[in-house]
Parts: sequence; C-alpha cells; structure tokens
Amino acid sequence: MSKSVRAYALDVLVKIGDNGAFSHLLIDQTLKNTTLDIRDQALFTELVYGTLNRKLTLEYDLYQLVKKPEKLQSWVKWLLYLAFYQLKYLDKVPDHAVVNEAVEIAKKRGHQGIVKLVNGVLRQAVRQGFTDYTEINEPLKQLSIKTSTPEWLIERWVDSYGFEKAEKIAVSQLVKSDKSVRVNPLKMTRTEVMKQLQTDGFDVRMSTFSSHGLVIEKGNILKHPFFKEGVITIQDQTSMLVGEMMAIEEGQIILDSCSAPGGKATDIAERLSNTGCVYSFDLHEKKTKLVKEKAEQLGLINIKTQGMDARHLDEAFDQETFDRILVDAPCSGFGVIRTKPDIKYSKTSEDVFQLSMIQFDILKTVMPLLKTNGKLIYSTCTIDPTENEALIAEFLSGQTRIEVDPTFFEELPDFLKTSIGVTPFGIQIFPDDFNTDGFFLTRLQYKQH
Ligand SMILES: C[S@@+](CC[C@H](N)C(=O)[O-])C[C@H]1O[C@@H](n2cnc3c(N)ncnc32)[C@H](O)[C@@H]1O
Repeated sequence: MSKSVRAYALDVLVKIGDNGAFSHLLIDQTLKNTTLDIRDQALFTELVYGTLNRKLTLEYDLYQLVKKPEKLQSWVKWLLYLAFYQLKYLDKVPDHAVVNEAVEIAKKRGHQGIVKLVNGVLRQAVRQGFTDYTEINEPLKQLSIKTSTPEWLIERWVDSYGFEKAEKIAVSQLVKSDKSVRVNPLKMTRTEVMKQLQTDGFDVRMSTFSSHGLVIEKGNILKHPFFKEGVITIQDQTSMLVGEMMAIEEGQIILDSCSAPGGKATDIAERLSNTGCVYSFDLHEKKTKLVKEKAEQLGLINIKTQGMDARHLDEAFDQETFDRILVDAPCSGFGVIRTKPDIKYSKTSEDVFQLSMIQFDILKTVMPLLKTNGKLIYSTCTIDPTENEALIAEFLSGQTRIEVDPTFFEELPDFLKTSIGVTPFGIQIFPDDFNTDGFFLTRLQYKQH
C-alpha cells in the first residue's frame, strides 16, 4: 500500500521537530518527491503547517491527556499532535477516521504498547474534548498557550504594543493571509490579467497596496499558466509596497543589497521596464541563482547578481553611485510566522539583537553609496521595534545629513496614512491590520537644502 498523506506529514513534522529543519524547504522537497495528487498535496501542506503552527497548544493538550508525556518518543508525540490538530481544527475529516489513521501509522512504526496508547489517548480526547485554557490564570501564559506563541515573544509584543494588540498579532498568525500576485507590466496590464483570471474562474480584486498587485480570493492560482509565462509572481502585498514606494524612474541605477530570492529585485527591474540596472547582491552566492532564474522567467535583462556580504559593498562601488538603494534586511521574520511557523520557536531575543547589529552595519555601509538626490528604502518582514523604528532612530541619531524622507508618508496609499503603525521613523504594518505579512518600511535621503 502506498504511503498515506498523514504518514508523509508525520515524517516531515518529526524532522522539523528533531532537527529544526526549515519547514517550507522540507515541505517543497517532499511535494517534489511524492506522487500525492493535488488534493492530498493541499492536505499535506495544511497538516504540516497547521500542526507546527499550533505546537505549544497541542503540547499543552497532550499534558492534559497523558500522565508522563516527556517519556514518549518524539514521533509518538508528533503523531498525537497531528491527530489533535485534525480533531480540533479541521472539520473535513470525521473523528473516527482521524483516530483510525493515527492507529494505523502507530502499528507500522511502533510496538503494541504504543498502538494501545495512541488509540486510548485519541478516544479519550474525542470523548471528553479539549480544554479552553481558561484554567491558566496567568494572562501571558494563557495567551502563549492559546496562540502557540512562546511566552518571551508574547511578552516582547506586550511591552511594545500592549496586551490587546499582542493578542491580535498572535491570533492573526494562526490564520492564512490573503494570497496575492504581482503582475509583470512588461507582459500584460493588471486589468487584462484580472479579466483573464476572472474568466478562468478566479475571484480576484485589485490590491490597494500596489498598482501591480492582485488579491486572489478564490482559486488555486499556483496552477495557472500565467506563472510559467512570466506574467505573474506570487508576492505578499506588503512586499509589493516596497517597489511602489521607491519612486523608480526608467534608466536608474539601483542597488538591492540583500536580494535573494529576488521578489523585490524583479519588481524593481519590471518597474524600470528593462532599462537601467539593478545590482542584486546576497550574502549567499547560491541564493543569487534564484534571482537569476526569476529574472529569466519574467523576461528581465537589467539585473546583475552576485554573492557578497552587503557590509563590504563599499569596497565594490564608489560613493554616490546609486539613484536608489534597497536594504530589505535579514531579520527575525516575526511578520511571516504564518507561512514559516518554525520562526517563532527557533528565534531568540539574542537573535533579534544580533540581527539589529547586522542591519545597522549594512545601513552604515551602503548609505554613502547613494547619490545626494537618491533615496534609500529600508524594510523588514518583522514587527520588532529593535529591528525597525528604533533601529532607524538610532541610525539617524549618529548622522547629521540624513533624514526620513518626509514625502514618503505623503506618498503612502491613503488607507495606510492613518494606520496605527505610522511612526516618525517609518511605517509598521502588523499582520492583523490587513491580513498581510507583518512588515516595516521607511525611506531615507540626504537632507535637501
Ligand atoms: C528578507 S531576505 C531578502 C528578500 C528579497 N529582498 C526578496 O524580496 O526576495 C534577506 C536576505 O538577506 C540575505 N543576507 C543576510 N545577511 C546578509 C549580508 N550580510 N549581506 C547581504 N545579504 C545578506 C539573506 O541571505 C536573505 O536572502
């Protein structure tokens, strides 16, 4: 008998759990190497992401149902989490089928004692249901368990934004964000693409973040031929806002200092209409191949890629070389937890601090490479002030000639101008605000006399 979708999901979860492997990479690899049909592929992805995203909650549930859970082998725990996840959050599969499937997997992987335990625990869970966590008296801990977010991270969000906002952020990271695509204007207009997609049965609306963006409300867009033809690229709306806010003009010379896998570099190159040049760098030479491949697929000939540490770019370029610079910095990624749930378990406050040092150094190195009338865009997909507005505040405090470009705020889309995330140092978009990634964005320039 061929391996079941749940057995595949369990293998991946055990690997992620034991080795801290990156969830999205492992998932992609498994999907490539299996013969699961499209429906099972979707279920597999949902099971892995869903179970991983709810790990702390499911672990708490396990402690309510099993006497000494710490004694269980790792795969048995993950098998139970996987089954709990389906019982609690998926209504597609009947409870008895969830229990039976888990028991079948236990039979294949373990001895009779484990089979009995899995069967017993799951039947008990079905009978008595799961706790609602109100018995946890400590509010931070309760929120941590309810939303499966480590307590230190909840505490950090509460310190920065208050309890109510922290709760909204944590809850939003459990819900899927809106799917969006960017239209390549070198191939078709946004209206043309929207009409074609609607004809093909998709529910689509225009993005308010970007003039090149479409939000896909219904339909499996990944299968559409527009991808292969280079007409559309998957991109979150907040990432598209970067290209939108760069005030790009044809012929410009633009530096993208941290560019892989190339989502924003290709957006910039499209906006240049294949004129000028995008110098696209990344610390990891291997990852720059992804930028090249993406550029080729989109028919772009104005991107040059190379592996290099952005903290040494001043050795490769003269001062005042670039019209625009993008620093889409390496960051903690707390704004993209729903697509990479392993982030919330693997990152630490020390990582946040270390990353902020790298971000600062990159900014310090590339700022002098900007022309006096140029603009530098700094962005991250995180929601931590240390890497965002506080970092920019600190950077500016050591500089006399640089400022946040005041026209940046005027040029934001109207609905963002009044957003709660607007600060003097840039705009913080939270994942619960518009059902997008959490994202920070600002634009710096030399003071104009
Ligand atoms: C947020 S991602 C960039 C995403 C990319 N801009 C896009 O839109 O597809 C940050 C990138 O910075 C790279 N990176 C990390 N440290 C770096 C450094 N010191 N210099 C240059 N790139 C670095 C990482 O490899 C990663 O690809």
